[in-house]
Amino acid sequence: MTEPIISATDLSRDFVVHTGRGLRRRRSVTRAVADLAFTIEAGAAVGYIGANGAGKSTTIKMLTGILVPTSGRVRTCGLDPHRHRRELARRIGVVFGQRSQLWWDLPLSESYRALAAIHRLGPQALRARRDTLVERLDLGDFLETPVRQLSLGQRIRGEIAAALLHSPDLLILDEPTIGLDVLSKERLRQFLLEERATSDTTLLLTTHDMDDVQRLTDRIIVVDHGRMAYDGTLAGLVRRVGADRVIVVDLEENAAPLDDVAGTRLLGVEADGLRQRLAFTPGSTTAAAVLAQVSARASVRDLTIEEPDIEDVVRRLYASGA
Ligand SMILES: Nc1ncnc2c1ncn2[C@@H]1O[C@H](COP(=O)(O)OP(=O)(O)OP(=O)(O)O)[C@@H](O)[C@H]1O
Repeated sequence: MTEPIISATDLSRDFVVHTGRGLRRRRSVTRAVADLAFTIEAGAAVGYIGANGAGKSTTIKMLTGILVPTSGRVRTCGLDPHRHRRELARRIGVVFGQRSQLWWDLPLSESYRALAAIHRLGPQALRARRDTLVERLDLGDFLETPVRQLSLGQRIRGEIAAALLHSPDLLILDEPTIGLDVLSKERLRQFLLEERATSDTTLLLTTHDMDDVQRLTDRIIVVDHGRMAYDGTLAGLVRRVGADRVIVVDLEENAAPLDDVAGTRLLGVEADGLRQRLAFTPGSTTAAAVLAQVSARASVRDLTIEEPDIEDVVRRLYASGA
């Protein structure tokens, strides 16, 4: 069996915080990550989810060798991340949505040349890989513009190309779509899906965006106060916490409130009954069954399904004390 790309055993990290001065000086210890154990196999796409302060960034910093664990063990690409940071850097790509890894005053083209030297890519290998990424991420128009002049969306695409230039085995994205508009988010997701399909890169992603989770991952790990709260599929989690999906139906003609559709709760009626919103819990009924019942009462012109948002799902999981 091949070794997992990531394996964590009893992984913990404490931070010591000092407050006050002199005699009032106090020392307290925050356990940011507590006894985490998981493995991620090559080729997987995993969402690493949790509320603010749950311990996601701390975990990623340990996986990439930026931080040393207080106790426990972590291996990334078969290496001890802190001891073999340089070697690991050649095997992984990391993007922090809110922090740039590019040279601020240089254009992307020069950053890529510098990164190629760091990763010891020859000129031909650099050109081939760079050209592919420039084309697929549509970087051509601003390749020679200093990074500080780029829009957020342009910069993030530039960062992703930088992280993938050396064709890493593992791509770690920390909130990659944060602050992007809907169109830019979608383009980025499309690119990441294509990248995975063509290169088999393992993906680990932290996000607060349900669409990222749904589109890009096939497994999620949820942490709560540094501890593992869930490891499985998103659908399994939604079923477990009973988060509602919402069906919005647009009807051909005004209809009485649809308050007797089995397995649903009527959330609201708009436009004199032309638009109605019904919530249902996946597992107790299906969208198809709801639609069949609605269609028996009124003719449906259009239908959309709103998924529960990830914050809500995580809140429910925390509240259930899992
Ligand atoms: N350098 C540090 N010194 C002291 N405490 C820290 C440090 N870094 C993180 N923490 C604490 O550790 C806990 C976990 O923080 P972490 O940044 O890993 O959470 P997160 O899940 O990434 O949150 P967010 O979604 O807000 O980025 C928090 O209580 C945080 O305050």
